[in-house]
Formats: sequence, structure tokens, C-alpha cells
Amino acid sequence: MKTSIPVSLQGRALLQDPFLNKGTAFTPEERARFHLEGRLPPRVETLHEQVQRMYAQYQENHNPLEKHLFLRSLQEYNRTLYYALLQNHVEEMLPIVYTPTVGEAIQTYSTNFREPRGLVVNRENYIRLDEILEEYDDTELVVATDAEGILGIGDQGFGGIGISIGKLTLYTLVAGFDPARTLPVVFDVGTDNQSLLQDPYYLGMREPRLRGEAYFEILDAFIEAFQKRFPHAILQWEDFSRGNAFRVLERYRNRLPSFNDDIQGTGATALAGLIAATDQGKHLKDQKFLVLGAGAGGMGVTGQIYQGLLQLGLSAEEARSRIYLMGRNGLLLQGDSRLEDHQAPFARAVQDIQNWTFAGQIPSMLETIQNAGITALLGLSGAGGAFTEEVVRAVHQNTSTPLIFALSNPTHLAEVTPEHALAWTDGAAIVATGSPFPDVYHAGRIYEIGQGNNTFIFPGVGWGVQAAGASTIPDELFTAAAFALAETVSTERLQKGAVFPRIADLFRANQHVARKVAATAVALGLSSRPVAEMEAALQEPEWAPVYRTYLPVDDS
Ligand SMILES: NC(=O)c1ccc[n+]([C@@H]2O[C@H](COP(=O)([O-])OP(=O)(O)OC[C@H]3O[C@@H](n4cnc5c(N)ncnc54)[C@H](O)[C@@H]3O)[C@@H](O)[C@H]2O)c1
Ligand SMILES: O=C(O)C[C@H](O)C(=O)O
Ligand SMILES: [Mn+2]
Repeated sequence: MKTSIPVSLQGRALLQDPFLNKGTAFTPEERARFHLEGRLPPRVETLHEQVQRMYAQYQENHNPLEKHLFLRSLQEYNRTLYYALLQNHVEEMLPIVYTPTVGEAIQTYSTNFREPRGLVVNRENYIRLDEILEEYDDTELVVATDAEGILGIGDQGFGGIGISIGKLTLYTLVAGFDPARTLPVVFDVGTDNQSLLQDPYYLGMREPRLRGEAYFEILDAFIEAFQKRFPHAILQWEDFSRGNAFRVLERYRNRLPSFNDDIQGTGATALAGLIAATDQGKHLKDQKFLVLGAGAGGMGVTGQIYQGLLQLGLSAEEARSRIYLMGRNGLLLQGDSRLEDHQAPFARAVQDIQNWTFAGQIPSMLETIQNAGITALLGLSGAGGAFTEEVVRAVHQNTSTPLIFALSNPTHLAEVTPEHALAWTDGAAIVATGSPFPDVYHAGRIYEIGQGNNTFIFPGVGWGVQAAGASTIPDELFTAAAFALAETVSTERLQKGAVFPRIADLFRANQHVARKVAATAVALGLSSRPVAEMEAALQEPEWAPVYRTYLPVDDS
């Protein structure tokens, strides 16, 4: 990063630009040159002093949502200070700016609305996107949502822009994307959430969700205008509902470097935890997996477990035989007319279960665990508490080291709490959760709980893809990302029971992921960048929260 930059704004406009504002850290020379005299308190401070004051103010907020709103306001007036503060308190503040509090912030988005942010695309403005995008600065990264499947809390309409903002915060914090070059997008295509439609404060389009052609007309128009304006930018799809998640991913994945975080990012995250839990994959092929929830996350996890098993030498048939996929109605079986295209390859043949004992028409989760000898349970159902005592104990009957991954968010939707999973298995379970959980004290031992969240994957994938200049993002990059992430889990951490790195190590883990993703893109012939440039881009983040010296444009 350059230490000085030319700046054309001055006076009030400069103080109001969140990307350039330094507040009390403007030096006396800058105050004179940029017409800031009289507009600031006389004391000149360092970034470090400002961070200390902001941390003190932050602590005056007593609940997570208030803290979130405090940080969002700071983000709107001084990006450098915002990221410097987060960097100093990553473990404490990640649950505030991201999962789980981001869920609450999204649910109350309209009520707590202050400053507009990002790009809102709707049926009234989509035909003018060419002109609208002209107004936006050079963008290299977008996170876009239609907000129909926010975490496990469903349709959140316009407020869903909060997830795009949250994910982009992580891209900057742990992968160094310049915040001025990232853009949160929401497709405000209506909402079917009745309580939002009846909320007097609701700010989105107050109408039922657009479906089918009308919906895709808007997305097509966006992709076309976006690619024209920012031909090299990367796009992350986030929190679409399951049907659209797959349709949207497939429709555009060969047109621009894009991926669906819930499908692909989550798949790689879960696979990484499983590899770390099985001595770097040595015992992965001995496991029998049950994935609960056959939507975006569940199918992504299933697909990546399958890819991981292939990579470890199993045949396609053997790999598939290790995985059991459960939906709302029980085990997914071939021939069921409700099966979706992407589910069908993992549905079980009726012959597979002909020797099983089960009571109803379709085996339940418990019956599947018992009959199939399940050793690893992965929850992506959004069904809080679905891993009951009976279920967890049944897995423990099959193995001395049950792998219990309760990946649904936010916190109250976790399929089981770590405390219960450990209590019900006498401390034997290897537990991971999607939301942050505190350490568990059980029978004289402290267990650390790894956060199996895609934030260990997507920033690194974006970074790697950007460094390599890859034009598309095939699934192989995610499998590579999974193996890379597993390598970053230290022995010390594993001994304490956690199969993901500490949140404090997010940067290091994502950098390792980025390197492996970039190398894989090169190996697949997808990279368009000279190797030396790519290496340099992986060495250091593009942007860091430090103040630079401002020079008037004429002087530079
Ligand atoms: N940890 C992570 O990084 C991560 C990433 C993505 C999603 N998730 C979580 O996974 C959950 C699902 O998200 P998604 O994007 O896949 O949503 P989705 O709507 O695409 O899929 C959810 C699926 O679960 C099924 N389901 C609902 N209740 C069920 C039950 N009781 N038993 C079995 N299946 C049930 C639904 O029919 C649906 O197919 C959410 O809570 C989300 O927060 C976590
Ligand atoms: O947002 C998260 O915390 C992870 C994931 O993308 C989810 O939808 O739950
Ligand atoms: Mn998500």
C-alpha cells in the first residue's frame, strides 16, 4: 500500500467521505491544505488513540444489537477506524458484526435504519442499471442476495442487504479487499414475509416476491450491466432460498467468476473440519455421514464430502455409499417425485435399505443412524435442537469418536449445543458449530469449540481467485480450499477438541486457502496473471486499515 495518495476532496466533503475521513487524525498540514481548519477539535490523535476511544464507547453499549448498530455507524463515517478497531478485537467483535448478531440486525433493519448503503436493485430501477452503475466507483467484489434464505431465519426482504454488508466486512478484515472497491447488493424483489409486509417501518418493496421470468429478468439485467461496467469483478451469491440458490449459481457461473457461498463455501468448510477431525483425512473414508437438511448448505456439504472421498481414492460408487442425505421427511430415496435434480444423485436406492428395520414408510434420522452405522452427523437444516439426546447417543454407539457438526445459524438454530453433545457422549464427541459457542467444561477437561463457518473459506477463495485472475470458479477450487483449511488447524487446537482454527487466526487460515486456491487455478489453466504478480498479491493484503498522508491533487 502506498503511504501517500492524492486527494481531491476538501472541507466538509472530505470529512463526510468514509473512505478518506481521518477525523482527529488529520495532521496540521492536512488541516491547512484541505480546508479543515476550525472543523476539528484542536488535538491531533493517532489511529491507535482513536481506536482506544472507540473501544471505550463500544463498551458503553450493553447488548449485541446496540453494539452492532454502533459499529455500523462508525463504518459509515470512518472505514479505516472501523477496521482498525475490528482488527484489534476480532474475537470479541466478529459475533457482533457477523453471525449471530447480523441475523438480529437484519430482522430489525428497517426499524433501525440510518444511512443508505450499497446497491438496491428492484423492478422499478433495473432497466436503468447501466446509468446507475456509472455512479459507482471501481468495484472488484460484490456480495449479492435476494434475502429469501437469510441464515436459517428465512425471507427477510430488503433487510437482507445486511448479510451482503456483513460478508464484505469479512472480506476486508481477513483478506484485505479495499472497502472502497466492494459493493453490497440486494435484489429487492418483494417479500412473502407477512410480518414485514405489515410492518409500518418496512423500507423494501411492499409486495409479494417476484418469481419465474420476472425474477430472472431483473437478475439477467443486473449481470449484463455489471459485467459491462466491471468486467473483472468477482461475485458471491448469498442466502438465496434453496431452489433459486442452485438456479442462479448455474445460470451465471460460466459467465463471470462467481460462486454461491452457502452451497460451495459451506461445502468446503464442512469438508475441512472433517479432514481435520480424521487425522488429515486418513480416516475420512472410514466414516459414514448423515447430512440433515438437503437445501443449499446440505447439498453443498454432501457434494464436497463426495469430492473429498474421491480425492482420497474412493470410486464414485464407494463415495456415494458413505453418504446419507435426510430431508424434512426423512431419508432421501430414489423415485420420490419431490426430489430435486441436484439431490437425485445422492438419494438412496430402495435396495440399499431393504434389510433395514424401520417403522414407517421412510427411515427417520434415528433409524438411519442405527441401520447405516452413521459416525458423522452434519446439521444444515435450520432445525434447532434436531440432534436430540437419543440421536447423539445412537451415533456414539457406532463409534468411539462421533463427529457432531451442528452448522445451522444463528445460535438458537444449532442442531445441538456443544455442551449437550459432549455431555451425551461422555466427552467423546468432536463438535463443531456454525455460530460461535464458548468453551465447554466437561469432566475436568476444557473443550474448545471450532466455529465451522464459511468465513474460513469465502474470503480466501475470493482472494485466491483475484490473485490468479481466474475467469470462473469451478468446484475444484473449493475442494482445494477445504484441504488447505484443514492444514491450518494446529495440533494444540485439535488436542483441545476443535477442528477449526481460532477466529483470531482467520487471516492466516484464509491466506493459506487463498494460496492453494490460486495454485489450483493455475494448475487448471484458469489463471490469466503472471506468476510473480500473483505471488505478490498473495503475500500481502491489498488494503489495510492505516492512515496515509494526503497530498493535494496539484502537488502529486
Ligand atoms: N455454518 C455455515 O457456514 C453455514 C453455511 C450455510 C448455511 N448454514 C446454515 O444451514 C441452515 C440451512 O441453510 P440453507 O442455506 O441450506 O437453507 P435452505 O433453505 O437452502 O435449506 C434448508 C433445508 O433444510 C430442510 N429442513 C428444514 N427443516 C428440516 C428438518 N427438521 N429436518 C430435515 N431437514 C429440514 C429444508 O427442507 C431445506 O431443504 C441455516 O440455518 C444456515 O444458517 C450454515
Ligand atoms: O452467514 C453465516 O454465518 C454462514 C452462512 O452463510 C449461513 O447462511 O448461515
Ligand atoms: Mn449464508
